[in-house]
Amino acid sequence: MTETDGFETQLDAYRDSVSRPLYRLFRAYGPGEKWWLLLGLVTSVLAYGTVLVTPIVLGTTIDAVFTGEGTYALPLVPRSSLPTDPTAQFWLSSAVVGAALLGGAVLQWARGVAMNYFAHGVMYTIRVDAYEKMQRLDMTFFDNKETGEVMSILNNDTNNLEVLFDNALGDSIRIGVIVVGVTAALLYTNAQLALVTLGAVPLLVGFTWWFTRVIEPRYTRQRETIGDLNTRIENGLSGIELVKTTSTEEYENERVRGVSRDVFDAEMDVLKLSYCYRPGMELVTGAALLATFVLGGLWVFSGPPLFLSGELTTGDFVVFMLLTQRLTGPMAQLANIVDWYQNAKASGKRICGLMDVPVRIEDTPNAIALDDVDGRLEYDDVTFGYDSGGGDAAATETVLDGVDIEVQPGETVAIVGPTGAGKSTVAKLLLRLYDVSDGAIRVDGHDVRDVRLADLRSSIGYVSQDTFLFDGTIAENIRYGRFDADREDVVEAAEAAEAHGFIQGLSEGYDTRVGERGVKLSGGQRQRVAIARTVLQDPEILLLDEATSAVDTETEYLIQRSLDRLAADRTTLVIAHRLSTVKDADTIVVLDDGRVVERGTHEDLLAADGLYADLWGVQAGEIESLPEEFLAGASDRSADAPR
Ligand SMILES: Nc1ncnc2c1ncn2[C@@H]1O[C@H](COP(=O)(O)OP(=O)(O)OP(=O)(O)O)[C@@H](O)[C@H]1O
Repeated sequence: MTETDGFETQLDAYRDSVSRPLYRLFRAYGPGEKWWLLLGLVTSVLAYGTVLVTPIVLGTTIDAVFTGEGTYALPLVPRSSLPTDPTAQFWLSSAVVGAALLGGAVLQWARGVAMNYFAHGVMYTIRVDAYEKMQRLDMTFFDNKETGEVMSILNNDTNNLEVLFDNALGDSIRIGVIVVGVTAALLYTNAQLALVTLGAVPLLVGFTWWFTRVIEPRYTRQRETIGDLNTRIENGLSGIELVKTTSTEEYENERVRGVSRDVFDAEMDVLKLSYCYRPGMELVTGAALLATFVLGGLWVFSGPPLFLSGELTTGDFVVFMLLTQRLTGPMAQLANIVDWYQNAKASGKRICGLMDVPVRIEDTPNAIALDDVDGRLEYDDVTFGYDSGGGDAAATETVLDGVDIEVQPGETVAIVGPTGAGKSTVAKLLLRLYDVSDGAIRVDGHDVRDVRLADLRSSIGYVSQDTFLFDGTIAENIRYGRFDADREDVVEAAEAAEAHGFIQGLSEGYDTRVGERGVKLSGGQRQRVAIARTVLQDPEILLLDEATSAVDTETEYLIQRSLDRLAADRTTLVIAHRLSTVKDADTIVVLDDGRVVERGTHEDLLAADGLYADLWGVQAGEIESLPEEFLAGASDRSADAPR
């Protein structure tokens, strides 16, 4: 397996099955900005139409005023209204060319503004929609390490669309207008010479068609490698403390170097081909210009060469050369458009791929509102296994097997057991971070899958072992989720969580910034801020997952005191390693390898002399008196733990 194979995820499968991504995005998001698009299109056509004015006016003026080979005529203007005096014709032509240049500049500005409003408006909505979609995805999606990939879609890929919706769309219109206008003008001026000039067009189209076919997979690969690089960098940054403490900087550098090298190779693959395409297009269009110059020049000098017949005036020849030049530039730019289009298509596929990942955990159409929660919890024969994200159900290992737990309103039930037994999984299923594979979890008699997700989650206060704080002030973190709470409520919650004391000791009190993920606070302080947040939330059900892990005994005592106060009149499900913290629970459920092996009060379980009594023995330091089988089992369990 190569480094990047490790990132193969469910997102890739959805991306690969996307068809016509740009059309789809345009259909979905274009109408919202349709007036800008319309204004952009109209001003584009007019702006690029002015480009044709100069050569045509100059050509007719040379023939009528200087060489006398033709009559003075301006397109779309009746002859009778044009002056007959050559000096007047000369000044009128100059004025028309000047007006066309000025009008062209103003129209170009209007075109740029309108097209950018369109492009950025579409990108804004796509980015916001993609972010909202990402928030609705279930935890399985995030477990499969797709953060960097998703960031790359939200940033790089959406930005890539700008080039398509602004530059590529604008240039396509320009090329369309110029090609149609110039072709008509050339055919009108001299159809025979026009065929020589336009002979390059089928060659250019064929060459472009070949290019689009060979470059597409290279662009897809390029975008994938950028996603991989983002994922790798994101991982390295989140784990920076581990990297430093294990002195693995060089190892991490090497990994980033490897993925960067993939990006480099993928980009070079694209560029090598682009650089062969561009000069190829320029060669063909240059050859058409040269052929027009040689044949047209000979024609003016010494009459029609080769198969050509009739007359070519100097003015017509000048018109031809000026128009052909106007034609060859944009035709060679087809290369850019194809390039932008392919690049944007690869990005569009990734955006649509994200949009297509199904939201598996969401409200059912008739979801029940949970008002006045009593807090009765029931795990009824719950079986569950984590989805590996590869879509292979057979590869899913059972983590919980037929688990039954009941908690009456106001009761405290503790879940204990060896590491990897499935305790945290029990908590996550209640919050519907995942859905059970079999059986049901009920709150007040309602299956959690039938109630409104927001109601369910706001009725549960979850304090987990790894507390997350946002970069912001302490007050903002406590208020998170109850944004209407005032300062008094915040302070009251902090007091109840035994956090007020340490907060006051900080340089800026409640306005102290906690740093990213709360790094500027100690583990125990972070934990108490999280508890204050839960106090403020005032939930009917408390879910404490090793809330006192990683703190010293004194802090544990403080936290425990605040938790006991919080739990006093609420349904509480508490997961604990330190059995001393839960020995007063109404019921203790002992899990082992995903099954409930014992349940009862602390005294009952000690009397039963089973796994709980053994675990208690370990924590009381009575290792010598433990049965051999338990010690052997413990070492097996910790070997098995990270599945
Ligand atoms: N997101 C996940 N994806 C896949 N497997 C997981 C995931 N989370 C946990 N597991 C696996 O599920 C099993 C139960 O994990 P869980 O965290 O519920 O155990 P636990 O009893 O809380 O352990 P500990 O006491 O060490 O926290 C473990 O084997 C673990 O490897």
